[in-house]
Amino acid sequence: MNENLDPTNDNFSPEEVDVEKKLRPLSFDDFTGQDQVLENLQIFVQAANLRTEALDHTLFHGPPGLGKTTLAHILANELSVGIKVTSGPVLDKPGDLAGLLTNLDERDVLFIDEIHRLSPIVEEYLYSAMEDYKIDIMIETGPNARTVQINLNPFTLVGATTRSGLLTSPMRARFGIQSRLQYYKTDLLTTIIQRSATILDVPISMEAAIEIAGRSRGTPRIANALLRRVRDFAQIKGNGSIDIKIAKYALEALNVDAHGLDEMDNKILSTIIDKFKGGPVGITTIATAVSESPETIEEVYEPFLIQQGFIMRTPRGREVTEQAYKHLGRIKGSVQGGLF
Ligand SMILES: Nc1ncnc2c1ncn2[C@@H]1O[C@H](COP(=O)(O)OP(=O)(O)OP(=O)(O)O)[C@@H](O)[C@H]1O
Ligand SMILES: [Mg+2]
Repeated sequence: MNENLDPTNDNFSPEEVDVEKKLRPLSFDDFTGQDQVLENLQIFVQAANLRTEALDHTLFHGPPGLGKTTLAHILANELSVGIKVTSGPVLDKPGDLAGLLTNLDERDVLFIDEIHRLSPIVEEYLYSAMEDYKIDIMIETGPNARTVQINLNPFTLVGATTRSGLLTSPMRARFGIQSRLQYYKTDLLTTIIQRSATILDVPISMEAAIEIAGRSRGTPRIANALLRRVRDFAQIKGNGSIDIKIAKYALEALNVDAHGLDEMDNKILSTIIDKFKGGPVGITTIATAVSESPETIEEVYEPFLIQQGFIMRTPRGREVTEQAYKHLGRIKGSVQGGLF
């Protein structure tokens, strides 16, 4: 798959980042899908607003591009509070965290992306902040060094992670609300594409929206990225509006897989077929064969492959389905390129 469409690729150009912002839903009403998650959040937010209390600390987990960052901002909007944004790898000293925490107004949201990547010291420091809204800070150095305790305004920590398996259990236990985001069905992605097309002011036919949606790997970020690329084709090669013909032509030219599978998805499937006769094979073995960590395979890639019916989990490991053979144009039982 084209690397600009890779959900794990952060190298968006400034123009793309701008468009991303425009397309990002700002309220619960704007947000499509994840009904169960949304219904619950709406109740918790209403209750917190009613009591004018800070919302409980909230954790969003799930694969890239499904709306975790979007929901963090929506929460702040719906609570009518401010939001400060940071991420696990950036916060490397407790001092940085202290600076952020002491600047939070009452009920504000502190959003920490990639929260599984906090250093252990920073994480520990966060515990008392989350639990009692208190932190210890060190003042002066040398022989006069001492710590003083500071009270913080009640706040909501919103954490996001694609790798919830890497969160420590004390960290996880401090989140009163935990939501897992799921891949989006084609009809929901179709709605999202239609909404985005309206914002981008490009006419799109229903059929074309469905076609793009079906190739978006269940992921709104990919759906929006494909829509923007197809729009380019429509403007240069067509008359500016997106119909099924130009959509198919563009998706073909972009080399987008019929199911929206990306390179790693396809590599996982072909590896199981070619090297392990279709399985069953253990996740660690697959991971080694494709040079990826078992956790990433399990949390980022596998859920989509299972949801789409390409892989099955069996007690003896992972097995590919008939559909995977068909997708890759292989015939079950034949050896192909597997003589390594
Ligand atoms: N439910 C939705 N409805 C409409 N658009 C959505 C929805 N979810 C996500 N998007 C769009 O997809 C883009 C990616 O979403 P977001 O940045 O929230 O994903 P994420 O889960 O934080 O991903 P990552 O794990 O890579 O940080 C957003 O810019 C937004 O425009
Ligand atoms: Mg994000």
